[in-house]
Amino acid sequence: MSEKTPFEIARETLKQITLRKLPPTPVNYQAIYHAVAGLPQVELFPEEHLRRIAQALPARNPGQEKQLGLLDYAISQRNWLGVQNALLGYSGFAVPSGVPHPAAPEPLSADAPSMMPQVLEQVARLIEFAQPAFGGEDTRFHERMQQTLQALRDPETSVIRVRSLLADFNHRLSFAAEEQSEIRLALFKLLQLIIKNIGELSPDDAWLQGQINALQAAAQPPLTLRRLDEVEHQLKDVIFKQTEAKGRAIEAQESLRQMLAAFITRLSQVTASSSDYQEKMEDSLRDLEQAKTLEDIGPVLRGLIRATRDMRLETVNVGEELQSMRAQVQAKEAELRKLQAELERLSAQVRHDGLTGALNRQGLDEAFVRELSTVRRKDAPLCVALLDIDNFKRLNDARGHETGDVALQHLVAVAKENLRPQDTLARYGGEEFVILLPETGLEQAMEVMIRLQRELSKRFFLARPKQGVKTESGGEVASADQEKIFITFSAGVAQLTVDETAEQALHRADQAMYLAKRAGKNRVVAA
Ligand SMILES: Nc1nc2c(ncn2[C@@H]2O[C@H](COP(=O)(O)OP(=O)(O)OP(=O)(O)O)[C@@H](O)[C@H]2O)c(=O)[nH]1
Repeated sequence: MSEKTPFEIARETLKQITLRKLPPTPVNYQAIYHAVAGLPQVELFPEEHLRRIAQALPARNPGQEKQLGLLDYAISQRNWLGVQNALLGYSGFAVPSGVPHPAAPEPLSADAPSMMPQVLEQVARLIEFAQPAFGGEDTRFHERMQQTLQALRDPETSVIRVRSLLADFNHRLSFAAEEQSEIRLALFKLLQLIIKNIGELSPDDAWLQGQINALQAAAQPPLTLRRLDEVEHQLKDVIFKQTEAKGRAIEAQESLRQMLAAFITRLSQVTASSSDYQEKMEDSLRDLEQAKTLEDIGPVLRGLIRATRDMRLETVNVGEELQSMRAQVQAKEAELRKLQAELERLSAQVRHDGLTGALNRQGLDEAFVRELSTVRRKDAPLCVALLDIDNFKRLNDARGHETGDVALQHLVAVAKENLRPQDTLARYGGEEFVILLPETGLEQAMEVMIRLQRELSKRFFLARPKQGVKTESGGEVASADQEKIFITFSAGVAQLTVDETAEQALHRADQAMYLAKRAGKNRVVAA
């Protein structure tokens, strides 16, 4: 195993991809990553298996011959969609180009019945091989895939049924494949962006952190186009602004450095001239001691007076110069402080809350705009829920702030497990969270929130009581000094009306949440 850190492995991987001029596809990224990390290679595209299948297929007519050629080419290109199309074309089903449709397939050739079971088995195996390439997010697609596999392997299934299932599956597959290729494209763009900017990232942790956090958030499954798009958008923004601000900071630092260098030179000049002066004084003293007449003293005195005047002039000049330098240094320092503050502000633009990993306020604003425009375009409902943890202050006081933080993370973890990938979870304030539920009516949204409450009432986390404080929670004792903590929340849910703004809906949800608190907490109220 490599002793490199994950960050070093990722950086080396990106470097290798660039050096070897490989297309930065997920397949290449994974292969290089595994090689750099010293991990065993995982085969993403079962080329060998597919080749064996292709070789086993007979070419009984020119059409099949052509399709087998296409299949061969698609395998060499590692192109799933090409493989699917060639195979379906081969088995006698029309392969639509562009937008697919379950068109009526051409009749099977006369010898179809005899070769049907083998071909169907090959198709079934191909579908199975292809399965991992389509991820597990689309449950309906997977259900349909299982149904098709079952039918392909059932000798009782009629040809008509197989045809119709395959045509339907083909239709769905083309969408799934298209989505996968879009995901890959988005990943590719994201990688490009990182590669381009990685050299410019500051080693300063605060800068780097925001970007790495966003990437980590994006790398969490399920990988959706929406999430990737979000991260790409934000990273571009932050990187652009940081690079700009950083450029200015470097300039300011450079001029500060130059001024300090000039200052030191000047200081050594002063030291040198004062030691010259010192030497002249000593020489004059020696000459004075040896002087025997007034004539001998005259030149010594004149030399002394000249040296003293030069020294005074030098001191005045240096004093003035140093004063102006000090003013310049102070101005530069102020500029640097301003730039630093700006950089910190820009780092904070990453749209995830550092403690819980949920979206932060800014992330929520952007998600709201996006969801609103999507549901309005689709004429679908959108619900917003605002939830607030009950008695959070008491928990903080009894267990300490750190336990309060763990409670916030616990809530987010449970919520994420229970919400759909298309739902948005954001930390709205201290212990307040907002959930956006697209394509969900009020009744359903209420059910989602109540289900989340039930789930929380079953799940606990462990905490120690704060020393010297008698705890108020009714938790059970789990070990000598740890207790099980359960949290509850009160929530308000509002469904957006046709002409309502996000703020107005949030306000209604907030008022409903307030009513839930007033009515005794641990409940959900519809706005
Ligand atoms: N641990 C922790 N506490 C926080 C954080 N943000 C805010 N808080 C605390 O959350 C508490 C909120 O208290 P209140 O607004 O009185 O709400 P509450 O105690 O939950 O009361 P109810 O809402 O009426 O149930 C305050 O004590 C804040 O200091 C955080 O990030 N971590």
